[in-house]
Amino acid sequence: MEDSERVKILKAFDETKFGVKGLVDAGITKIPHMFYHPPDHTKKIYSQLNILVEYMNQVMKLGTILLELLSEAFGLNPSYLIDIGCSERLSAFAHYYPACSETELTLGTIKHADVNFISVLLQDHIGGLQVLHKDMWIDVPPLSAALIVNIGDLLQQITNDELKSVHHRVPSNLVGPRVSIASFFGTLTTRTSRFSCNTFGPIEELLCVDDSARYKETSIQEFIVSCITSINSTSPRILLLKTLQFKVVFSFHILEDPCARKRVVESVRDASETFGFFQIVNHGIPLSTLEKIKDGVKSFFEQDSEVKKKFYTREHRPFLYNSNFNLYVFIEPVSPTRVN
Ligand SMILES: O=C(O)CCC(=O)C(=O)O
Ligand SMILES: [Fe+2]
Repeated sequence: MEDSERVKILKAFDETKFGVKGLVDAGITKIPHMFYHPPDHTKKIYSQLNILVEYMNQVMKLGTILLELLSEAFGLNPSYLIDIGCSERLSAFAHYYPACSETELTLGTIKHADVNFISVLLQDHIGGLQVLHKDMWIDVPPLSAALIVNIGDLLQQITNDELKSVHHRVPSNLVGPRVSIASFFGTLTTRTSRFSCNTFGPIEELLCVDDSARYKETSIQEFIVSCITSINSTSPRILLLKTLQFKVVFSFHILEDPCARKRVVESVRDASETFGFFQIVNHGIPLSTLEKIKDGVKSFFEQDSEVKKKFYTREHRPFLYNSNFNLYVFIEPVSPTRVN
């Protein structure tokens, strides 16, 4: 009922001077519309948010281990990447891709590389993520209970191109809806950041006479600005579409064993150098948590638009809802801070 309509009815009721008792005496058996209390949808949203927070806490633990393994992969102290701020900030995007009947006209997510250190991505059983490898778009097959780890532009920069950030995209699909949750590890861009004065350039320990720094030192703000200034090129670099069943399978239980850990570190480095991404299973996040978060995201998007509207904004908020983050600009993050 419109608010103005409701006020009119309430007024008429008030003017009868009978009160609620008068209505009961008149024999009403149902609560009149004018007394309906709007349902509290925010409760549902907060329970969906709690699920997200629970998931992100677990992703934070996983990311910490991955950053340790990646530090070790370069012979650095295991806490090196964490100590320079790579896990200071964990943010997440939950995506909902409706089924699309005109797949040739649009993309779900355009080609991009993530502007951060690493991302942990959960895609549902529908799949659809593709990564660019040697000018070929490769399907990343949905593996039940697996998480995908992407190397981001900042990790490419600080490893002086030893690791490659991976370009990826999600074509639109006849089948849907598809949901995915991408969690990004980075540093805060605010002044409250412990690392706000830090700049990120190639790690000195990784440089040698034959390999000088390919990037200049940049603050996190400069890095982000430079990444969003280049316009997405539409030139198709796609030669072939093929599927590559590529995964690093490891169990965190075995990381206690130094030999097994060394093998895992080697395969993480190998995958990160060659492909810029890998899938992991046995990552320690229970299947039930993965199912809960996918269901939570789906039910968030599928609830009433009026409820979601309250969270719709393009401003920075701890929790917000909107359409494509790049709705107005087609961006293609590159690494423009390169010096050569
Ligand atoms: O939905 C996906 O699988 C990819 C999402 C993504 O690449 C991103 O959020 O950066
Ligand atoms: Fe991405």
